[in-house]
Amino acid sequence: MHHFQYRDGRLYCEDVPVEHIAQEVGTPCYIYSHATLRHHFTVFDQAFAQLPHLTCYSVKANSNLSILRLFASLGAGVDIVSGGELFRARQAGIASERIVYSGVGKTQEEIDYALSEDILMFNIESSQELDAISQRAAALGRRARIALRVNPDVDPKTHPYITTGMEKNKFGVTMDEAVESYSRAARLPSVDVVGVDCHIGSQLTDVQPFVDALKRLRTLVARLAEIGIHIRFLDLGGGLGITYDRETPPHPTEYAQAIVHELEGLHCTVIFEPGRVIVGNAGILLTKVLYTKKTPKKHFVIVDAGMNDLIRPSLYGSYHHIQSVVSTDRPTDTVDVVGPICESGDFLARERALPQVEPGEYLAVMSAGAYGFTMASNYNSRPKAAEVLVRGDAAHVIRVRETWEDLVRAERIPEFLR
Ligand SMILES: Cc1ncc(COP(=O)(O)O)c(C=O)c1O
Ligand SMILES: N[C@@H](CCCC[NH3+])C(=O)O
Repeated sequence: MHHFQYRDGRLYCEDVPVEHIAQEVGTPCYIYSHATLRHHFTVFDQAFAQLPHLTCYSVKANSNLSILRLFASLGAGVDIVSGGELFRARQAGIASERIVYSGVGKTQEEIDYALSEDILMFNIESSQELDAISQRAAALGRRARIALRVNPDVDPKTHPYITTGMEKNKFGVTMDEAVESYSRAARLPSVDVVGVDCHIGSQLTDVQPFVDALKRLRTLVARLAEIGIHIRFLDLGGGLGITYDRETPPHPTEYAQAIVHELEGLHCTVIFEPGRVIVGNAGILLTKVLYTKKTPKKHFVIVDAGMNDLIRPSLYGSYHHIQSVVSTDRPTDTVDVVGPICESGDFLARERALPQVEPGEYLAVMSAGAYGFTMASNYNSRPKAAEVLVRGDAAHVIRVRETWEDLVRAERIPEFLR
């Protein structure tokens, strides 16, 4: 669903021209559509209505509290990977019994915090982590509900940095190790074995790897039943892709159709951990052109958003469509859209055909709602962008852009340097 559209030659988010937001809060600035967020969550969740399931939105994709609050109001659970994400989820009103906790490096403090919140399930990624969680649960007089995250060794055919379910990846325990680890877990007094979990990668554009992973998980669930371990939750992780450019990822209903008969006869609640598919196309990054310059080899458009605001192009070579906020029939140039950061890898687009732009004009970097702001940093001591949530004709500022003074205060710069 498109809530970012041109009307009378201006790009709108719902009923607000995005240029107005830029003028109000400055740039760079992330803009999210409330209607798109709601729609995407609902469509995903409804796609699995025929199954007992729980949609645990993956907080790492976008952890903005207002967005988490919206998902909480829609009955979402969440997938978290740190104490910080647990805090944000609880602040936003996500019920503890809808929280699953993944990640290979949970610290003792984080484990204690999650135990004290009595979350639904720890997705355990190693044998040593199982011991650590069991010991902390015993020490605190609690019981930890757990799943083992298994690594099904399927190739999700996505960018190598974001595959997670192949043998060479650091995630999960191998299928061979799994049965032994489960029987050990089942004997630990402070642990309740309730689930089997996997997550094979992100930005998948084909359902087959999901189906392959599910088949392997099913075999494991059956083997566990034979040794008296009965699984209540089957967590299939996240990973469904979106269209950034020309990709044609499966719709959630296609994903549902592909897996539903694989789940027949299995008496489990299925957990999904979608991130990108819910928020990715619900947000844009607005940036202002600062300068343009031509060199013998290149034509650069220098904008005020950099890799510290949106790292995906630099880190993965990801494509994000870039368009002017005012529709134009100016001729196009082939340009590199670059930021102010002192790295040659600081670009938002390379060799991109773009209608000519002038300093002071605004560009919209599309599909920036997932892994945009959450991966932003203060690199080069740059302030972080503002975030604005649009609902109908109202643009709510949900995070004011940091100022240089904020950074100075946070750094507590000594007197003599001021
Ligand atoms: C364990 C886990 N669950 C869920 C997700 C969300 O993935 P996506 O945003 O691709 O849906 C990730 C990130 O890839 C993850 O690592
Ligand atoms: N950060 C990645 C996705 C990684 C997902 C985390 N497991 C991206 O922007 O595409």
